[in-house]
Amino acid sequence: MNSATPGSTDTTKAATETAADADTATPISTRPANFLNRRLPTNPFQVLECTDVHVYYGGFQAVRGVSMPFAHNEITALIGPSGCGKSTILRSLNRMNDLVDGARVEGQVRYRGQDMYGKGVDPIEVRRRIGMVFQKPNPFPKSIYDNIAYGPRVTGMNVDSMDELVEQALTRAALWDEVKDKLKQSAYGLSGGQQQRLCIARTIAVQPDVILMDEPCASLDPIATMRIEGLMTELRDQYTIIIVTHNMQQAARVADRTAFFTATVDDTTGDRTGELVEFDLTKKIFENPADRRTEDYITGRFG
Ligand SMILES: Nc1ncnc2c1ncn2[C@@H]1O[C@H](COP(=O)(O)OP(=O)(O)OP(=O)(O)O)[C@@H](O)[C@H]1O
Repeated sequence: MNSATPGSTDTTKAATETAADADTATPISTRPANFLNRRLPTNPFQVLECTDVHVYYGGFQAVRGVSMPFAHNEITALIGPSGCGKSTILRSLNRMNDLVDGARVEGQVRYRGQDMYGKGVDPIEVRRRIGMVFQKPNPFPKSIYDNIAYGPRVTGMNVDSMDELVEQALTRAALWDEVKDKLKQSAYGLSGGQQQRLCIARTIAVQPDVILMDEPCASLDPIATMRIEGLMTELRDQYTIIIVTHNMQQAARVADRTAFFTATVDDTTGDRTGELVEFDLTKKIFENPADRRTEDYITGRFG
C-alpha cells in the first residue's frame, strides 16, 4: 500500500487525482437513476470498498466475508434485522472498532484506493476524514459554539476565522438560524433533533469526506427525522454518506443504494454471524430483489 497516511500531502493529491478520474472508475452497477429518479453517474467513484471483511469480537465472529463498494456523493443504506452486523461493518469503515476491546477486522477496507488498516495509517486521521454520527445525539457538555470549534482546535486545523467556520458548519447542518443568537449557551439546552443536527455540524466542522450515520434518527420524533433526512440529501452533494437504519421507509426515501444483511447460525461454532445478502440500487432492492431473504425482509415476512 501507499506508505503515506491519509491526510498527508501525497495522499491528498492522490485522492484529488483519483476523484477527478471518477468517471473512469470501475462501475458498481449499471443504472440510469435511483428509486427517487435521482440522476447518478454511470460509473461512480468508489470512495470506500470492503473486500472480504470479517469482524470478530474476541473469539466471536460478528460479520463474515463482506465485499461491497461505497460510491462518492451518494447515500448508501445498510439494512437488516437486529444483530446482523450493520453497525459493526459501519464502524469498520473508519476504524472505530479499534476502540472496542477485543475487536478485530480481517480482510481489506480501502479508502480512496488505500488500505485503511495498512501500516503507517493514522486512525485519528482516518476518523477525521470519515466522521461518524451516532444513534443518540451526544453533544459535549460545552456551549454550542465550542461543540463545533472543539474538533478544529484539537486536530490543529489551520482556521482563518473560527467564527466563520462555526457559522458555516451550523448553516450546512441547517441549524444556524435556530442557534445564532445563543451560541454561548449549553448544547444541552437544545431539543433532541437540534442536538443531532449539532452533532452533524460538529462532524462537518473538521471537513470530512465521508459521514457515517448509525441510526441517526432512532431517538427522534417524525418531524426531527424528516429534517435530518432532508439534511442528508442536501449533504450528499458534498459528502459520501453511509447510514445504518432499521427504518426501511427511510432507506427507500434517502438511499441511492442499499445493502441488505442478515445473520446465519454457523453449524460449527453456533455463532450468529452477519453477512451481506444483497447490495444494489435501492429501487432494485425494494422493487425486485434478487434474493428471497431480501424479499422476505422487505415485505415484513421476517426480521
Ligand atoms: N462491542 C461488542 N462486543 C462484543 N460483541 C459485540 C459488540 N458489538 C456488537 N457485538 C455483537 O456483534 C453482533 C453484531 O452486532 P451489531 O451491533 O453490529 O449488529 P446490528 O445489525 O447493528 O444490530 P442492531 O440493529 O440491533 O443495532 C451482535 O451479535 C452483537 O451482540
